[in-house]
Amino acid sequence: MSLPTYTQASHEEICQPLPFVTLQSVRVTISQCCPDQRCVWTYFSEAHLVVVATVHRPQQQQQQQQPQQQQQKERKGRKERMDEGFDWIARGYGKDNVKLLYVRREGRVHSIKEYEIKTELTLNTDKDYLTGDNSDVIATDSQKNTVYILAKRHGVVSPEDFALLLCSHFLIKYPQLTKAQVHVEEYPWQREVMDGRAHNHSFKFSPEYHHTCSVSQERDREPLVSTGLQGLRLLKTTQSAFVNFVSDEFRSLPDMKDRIFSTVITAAWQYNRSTGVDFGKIWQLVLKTIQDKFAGPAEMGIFSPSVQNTVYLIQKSVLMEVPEVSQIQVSMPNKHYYPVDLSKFEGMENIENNEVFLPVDKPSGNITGTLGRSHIIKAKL
Ligand SMILES: O=c1[nH]c(=O)c2[nH]c(=O)[nH]c2[nH]1
Repeated sequence: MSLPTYTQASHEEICQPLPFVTLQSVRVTISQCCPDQRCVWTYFSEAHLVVVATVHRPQQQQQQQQPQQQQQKERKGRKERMDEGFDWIARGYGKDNVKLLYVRREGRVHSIKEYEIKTELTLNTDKDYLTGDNSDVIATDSQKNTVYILAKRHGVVSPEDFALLLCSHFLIKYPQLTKAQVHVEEYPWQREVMDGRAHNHSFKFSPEYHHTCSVSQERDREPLVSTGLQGLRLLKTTQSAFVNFVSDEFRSLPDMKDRIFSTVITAAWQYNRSTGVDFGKIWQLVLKTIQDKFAGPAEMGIFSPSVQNTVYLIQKSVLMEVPEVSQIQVSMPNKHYYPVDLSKFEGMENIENNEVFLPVDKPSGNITGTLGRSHIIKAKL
């Protein structure tokens, strides 16, 4: 089978003789590859596979010898450093804030994705740091160029799919890498609606909240994908209380049976796999869960006895509804709105005030938690 490098083709067209390559698990190693073992596949989308490299076996054998020599050098270098009294805790280098707008044009209907991307690579050598030998360094400028070239070649579907594509590309193309990490911040563009109709090519910036994602992949390991939702500011005027907390000489806050509840939510969750996951759909589901557990039904809302309880209800619901999520962190600063004390003003001594509030930006409470699945946590103990 003769395959060009960097070809986009359908599963049926190229991998017909490989029954084990399914669209659910298409990240295959060289040994699992086509019968002549010449190509490496990576996941692109539900409908497509992408050849990210064409590898000939002799090259592969050469590459296997290289790491052994390299490892010996590494060990020697490490021993020298240890003798000097220090060692690396972490190292890596890459490009920050790589800005990308991708326009998908399907006839007259266009879609956009705007991202700010950070790449970080870790080499199996530290000779660049120690001696200034750059021979294994993939310049941060080349990392930036890779973002644009892969976007053009393979398109951009979601932050997670694009970050996974970049990580696997870096690891397959450069054998000197031990780890690739990609972080993506999505700009929140929404399609314009004109007279009730979705516009073909006009968008409005909706900065209420945004999507983030990080993929970290070590050589010969599954990529670790985590996704985030940031900046969702919410406020409700009732159905929130905070009572029966510790009462001692440090307490000045009264019991509040009916208070304003406002927060700026950050959520971050990790996936237990990286293929066959509809990342966009899950992101929308987490957003809806947060809104449901904070606001509740339109007429009556949902009662919150504390921010802590609301954090937990959101996390529990996501873990129950999305089996692909292994753990979720939610942070909810408590943006305080205190009733202004009007009783000191003449004639207002006995007037109840549940209308005029002082928004207090700082300090704010900070309530956070990470909830995981107990069988995984137990297994790690
Ligand atoms: O929901 C709350 N949890 C707290 O722990 C706390 N502490 C506080 O002063 N107000 C609140 N509200």
